[in-house]
Amino acid sequence: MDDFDAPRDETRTSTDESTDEPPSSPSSTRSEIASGADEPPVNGDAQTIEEMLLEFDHQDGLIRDRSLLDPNHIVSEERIVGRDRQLKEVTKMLRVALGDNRPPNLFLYGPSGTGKSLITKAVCKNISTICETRDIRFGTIEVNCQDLDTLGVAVYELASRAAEEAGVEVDVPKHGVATKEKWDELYRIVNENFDSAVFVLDELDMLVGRRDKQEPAFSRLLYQLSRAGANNDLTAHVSVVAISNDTKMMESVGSRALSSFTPEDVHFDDYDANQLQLILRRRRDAFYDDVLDEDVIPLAAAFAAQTHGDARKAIDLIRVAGELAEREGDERVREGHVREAQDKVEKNRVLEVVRGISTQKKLCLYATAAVAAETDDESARSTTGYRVYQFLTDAIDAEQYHQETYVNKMKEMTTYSLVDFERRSHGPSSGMFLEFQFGERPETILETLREDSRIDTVSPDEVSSVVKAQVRNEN
Ligand SMILES: Nc1ncnc2c1ncn2[C@@H]1O[C@H](COP(=O)(O)OP(=O)(O)OP(=O)(O)O)[C@@H](O)[C@H]1O
Repeated sequence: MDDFDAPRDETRTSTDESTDEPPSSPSSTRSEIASGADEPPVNGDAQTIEEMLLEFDHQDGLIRDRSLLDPNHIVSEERIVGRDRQLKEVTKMLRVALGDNRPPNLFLYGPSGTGKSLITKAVCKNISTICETRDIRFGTIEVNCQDLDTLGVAVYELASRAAEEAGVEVDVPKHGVATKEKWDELYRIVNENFDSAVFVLDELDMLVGRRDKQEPAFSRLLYQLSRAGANNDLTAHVSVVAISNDTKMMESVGSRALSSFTPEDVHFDDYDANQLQLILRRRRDAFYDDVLDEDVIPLAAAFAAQTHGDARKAIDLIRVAGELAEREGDERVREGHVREAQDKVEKNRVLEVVRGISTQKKLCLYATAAVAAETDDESARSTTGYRVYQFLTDAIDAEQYHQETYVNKMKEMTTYSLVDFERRSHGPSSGMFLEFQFGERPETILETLREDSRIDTVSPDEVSSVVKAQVRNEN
């Protein structure tokens, strides 16, 4: 190993020396207890908690800089790969903030983990640095809309992010006041503290809001924010960057919002395995030198490319592989750790999604994944999936939806990037169906869903034979 050898060897020595037992060492504590007349004999091999903690403390690590493996960390420009066009476009549009003009609004769209947030944050960070030298008060007000359920909550979140960026307090309560008051507070904070500000609304399509409203909450938010600039509620120069995985999000934006928001579109496409390898290679210094086996990066990149070229997944894979190797006390990160990590990362992602969905949605997903698991190209037709869904609901005596509702439930699942669909037809004279493609291995989805005790009562073999019969019928 390189120049990092020294400190790591030093730690090793100090661990070894600890067995020389200074009076207060954990071992002496243990022997003192063991020699106590009334105490039961202590297992000679057992370690005290303190010993185990100290051992962990001194254990050689493999990861040198965890921040490079943190998805929220804004990496420096030299580490950004394959996004020259998007960097140029976003920079060109937002640099207007450096002068005395309002930058245009932007809509950044593409699959998850393709660099939308990274590019936005990197450009805003650079603008902010230049603005400091020019005495322009520039702010980046960023919210992730994933967990915001109503417009009121979203506006409060924007106000508190603006306050945080400006280093001031929010002067309105989170609950129990009208949304109008939260808007006014947001305007006050922005107007008093910034000359120019960019609102970054990440995963905006997730801000659906109350179902009783005709227009989704994200559409109302875009309308109000872009109107506020035009009618002087916001005196600072404000631009809105809307980010979404859903390429069709703008179709659900109402016409009045669309006419005031009018964004410039920037598309982000999937990475291929080579780009993912490059992204990982430019972060290999996250690990100590020479601790990554040669095939670790290509394998992690290949796994991530298999789903949809998601850089977050590629980075997660090498981080989890490194952590597994560290936990096992291995001196290197090996191919086997990446395979183990792949299993873990996939399960976590699926778990995250399925944890929050209703039993009915789980049944729809289970039926469809069971079909995909039996087909060569891991796809499932909605017609076949529905028949398996009917079998499942009968088997556990659950309410049974019509096929149209089953299809709608599955379509809703596309927002989590777990599944995608295409409209297909059996032929010119027969009906249409949807073909579902999974973003993760269908087997992982099935395994995770079986953790639900109701679903687990149905035998997987039985489901598999029903699916086989249905797939045979469809051909
Ligand atoms: N071109 C790239 N070069 C280097 N790292 C990248 C690149 N694209 C993405 N990453 C890294 O991948 C991770 C995910 O990226 P980012 O959050 O920008 O994706 P995203 O498209 O915004 O995803 P989501 O839609 O899920 O929010 C981050 O750690 C980011 O640093």
